[in-house]
Amino acid sequence: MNAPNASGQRLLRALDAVTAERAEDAVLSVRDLTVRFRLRGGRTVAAVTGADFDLAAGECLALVGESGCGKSVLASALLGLLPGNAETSGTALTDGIDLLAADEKTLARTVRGRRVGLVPQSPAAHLTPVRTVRSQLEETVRALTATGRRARRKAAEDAAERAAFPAGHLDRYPHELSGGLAQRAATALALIGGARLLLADEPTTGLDRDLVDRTADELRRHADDGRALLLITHDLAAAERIADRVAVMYAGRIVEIAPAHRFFGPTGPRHPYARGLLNALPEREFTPIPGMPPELSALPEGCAFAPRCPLATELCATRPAFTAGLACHHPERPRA
Ligand SMILES: Nc1ncnc2c1ncn2[C@@H]1O[C@H](COP(=O)(O)OP(=O)(O)OP(=O)(O)O)[C@@H](O)[C@H]1O
Repeated sequence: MNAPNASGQRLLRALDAVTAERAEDAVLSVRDLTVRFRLRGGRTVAAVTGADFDLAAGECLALVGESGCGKSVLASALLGLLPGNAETSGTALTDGIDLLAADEKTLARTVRGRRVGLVPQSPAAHLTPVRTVRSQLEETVRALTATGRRARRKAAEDAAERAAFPAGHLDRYPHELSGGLAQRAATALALIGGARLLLADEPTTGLDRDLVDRTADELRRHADDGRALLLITHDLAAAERIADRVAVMYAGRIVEIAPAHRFFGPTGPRHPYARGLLNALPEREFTPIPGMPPELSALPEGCAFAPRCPLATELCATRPAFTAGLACHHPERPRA
């Protein structure tokens, strides 16, 4: 890519200033987050590479991308829940704690549930099948706060109410709940500790469209209440409904971060992969991106999207830096 001219450099400096301002009031500030899995035989899976983003209170950032691009691994890294063969580097700061460097005791006592709440991918699997919703909520209250029995009961009921879980269903077992109510029960568990950061990992998977919309709207409400929400999803319609910004991941890297109104609006995203994702939607052009993503254990030196990219040139044999929200040598011009 040509070096930016003077006005381009001014724009980049202005964007850097905005980023710095964001970093200061960020609930989560991620820099150069990298996760490698070591496999037998010395192979390495580059699951996440160099992720950089900030997330402010009241903001929803949707992390989107095809299956296997590293979204869930990124979320697991933030919760300290990676398996033993994972190696992480970089920083992920929330409330002065580096989630990547914190030991298990700190994560268990001060992070999970208290600073970071997880809305899981599969609420039915997340809930204990042999206990009622009320008893699971009360147990979580007990684990997070040293309150007496009555206060526990009240805190559990308050969390259920915040998650729009009906009080009349609190004494039910998970198998007696619909998919939507199981999702709300799991969200109530995530809200109990008053965490400022919510990670929602594919919270709408397996739900019908109505329920997707309702679940997404409820998550948005928690952001509007002042929480920072990282929504991990392959569901672009859910992202369009509630996100303020969209981060697109490809082969373990964030390739574009854009305001949602620009991403989904007439201007559109600038990275050819992000455009391809949108154009693949049935309600748009319904044209799939040709080819397949690369193996994360055998990534090319240059841009990982180049073999599938209609705009690729020899320049793309060199990896594009992530600058001003974009990693591409040939970003598409905004549509007029
Ligand atoms: N323990 C592990 N050892 C080796 N590779 C792993 C391990 N866990 C995950 N991976 C690999 O890391 C990559 C990223 O996986 P991840 O689950 O984050 O993708 P994703 O974008 O969340 O996909 P999906 O939308 O299907 O959930 C995949 O190639 C996966 O096979």
